[in-house]
Amino acid sequence: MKTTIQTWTPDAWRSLPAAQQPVYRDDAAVEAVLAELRELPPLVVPEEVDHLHALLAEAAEGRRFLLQGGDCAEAFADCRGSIIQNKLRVLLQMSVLITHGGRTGVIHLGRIAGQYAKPRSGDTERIDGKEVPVYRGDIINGLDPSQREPDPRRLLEAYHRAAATLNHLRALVDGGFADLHHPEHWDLSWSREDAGHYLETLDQVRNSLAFVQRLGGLPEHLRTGELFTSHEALHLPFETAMTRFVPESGRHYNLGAHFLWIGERTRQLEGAHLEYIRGLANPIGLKVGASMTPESLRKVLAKLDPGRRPGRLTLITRFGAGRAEAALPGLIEAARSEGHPVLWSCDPMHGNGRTAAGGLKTRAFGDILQELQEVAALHRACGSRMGAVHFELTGEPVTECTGGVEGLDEAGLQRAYRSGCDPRLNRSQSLEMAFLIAQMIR
Ligand SMILES: O=C[C@H](O)[C@H](O)COP(=O)(O)O
Ligand SMILES: C=C(OP(=O)(O)O)C(=O)O
Ligand SMILES: [Mn+2]
Repeated sequence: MKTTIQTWTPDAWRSLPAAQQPVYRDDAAVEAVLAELRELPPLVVPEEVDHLHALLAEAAEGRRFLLQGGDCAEAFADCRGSIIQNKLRVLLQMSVLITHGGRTGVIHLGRIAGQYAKPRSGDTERIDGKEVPVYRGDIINGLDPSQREPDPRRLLEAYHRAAATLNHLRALVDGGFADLHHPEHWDLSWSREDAGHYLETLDQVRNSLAFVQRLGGLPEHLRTGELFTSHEALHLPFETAMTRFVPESGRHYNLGAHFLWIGERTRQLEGAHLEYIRGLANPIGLKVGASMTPESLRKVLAKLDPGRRPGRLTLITRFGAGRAEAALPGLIEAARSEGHPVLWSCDPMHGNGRTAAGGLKTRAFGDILQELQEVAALHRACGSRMGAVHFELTGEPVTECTGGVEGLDEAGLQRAYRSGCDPRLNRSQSLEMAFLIAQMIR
């Protein structure tokens, strides 16, 4: 069944094939939970969503830069003050570095307060000689092999953990946590020889932050307060329950987050996910991998951005190092010739996965950097702009990606590998990456 934007309803997707959905044993239990979710207060309000939309429009027009980042799979157990603070801090520090070096205002968009559902390559995996269902994110099942049965009670838990996370983020931002000039906030374990260049820049950043603080506060474009939330709109019954009609605008908003995106594995043109997201008033994102052709991108753009509105759609490319050149120029040309003012983002994580000798999933800092550099250069060559980046990262000192000034190698991955899904940049790798991005986009 085809619906037009006039006939779109939050449930219209139900008649279409939906990839990557959990199968629950007890449908009545799922229904009861969804009914409860529909009555709970929204996590964000339409005014904030519209404000983000306006900022993203400025980014699409080349006047701001979008920094999106957070866990691959947010864990319920990580809904803790220190972990949330560290994640916010690293995002804001990256933002300060990008603002300082790249001379551009930065929009902060966390993969946070709801990034709980994961698409997977397979349905099962082998653990200790036994085949078990894969982990699909805390909103569906548990990482422990004994908890792999999808449990509808997790949908409510996800709502409450997202609410608690967002509540803490809001308090941190309102309470002046964004005051980043204190030296202890910038303490890194890098040694001077390894990282003289970065440490010098850090000193400069610290000094200029302290200077403007003395003059009476940061100018608007440098203000580090605002943080928006985002997650992958994967679990469609949950997302539908968080979708609310807003009479003032006559539109439907997903008020579980400010920004939602559709992943590489669920972006089928006639599939349920695109049907669901196309009707939302939120700014939205779409992951775009090497299998996307200019022809299919045209059709996707017609569906997701019929109004050709700046800020509406962020295309998040994720090709892998060495693979953007074959794919990206044709996609840029397709969007341009159809008149869609998309914001181009680079996710240099998801095309660069590899398995380390010990079996852990990892990504190399050098590959991540290479893809960013290639994508930035290709945009420049095509008269376009990489106006955003998308990272899987954490503020914790994890050992999940190799490389960076600390020189983490594959043998060191075991030391503090915590991710339940994909490997994240740790704090020092994230800050180093931000330095390099600032140079790249200056
Ligand atoms: O986060 C992205 C995907 O869920 C992840 O890359 C899939 O990983 P898998 O190939 O191990 O299923
Ligand atoms: C699943 C993800 O990415 P992609 O859809 O690009 O594979 C993700 O961002 O975690
Ligand atoms: Mn991931």
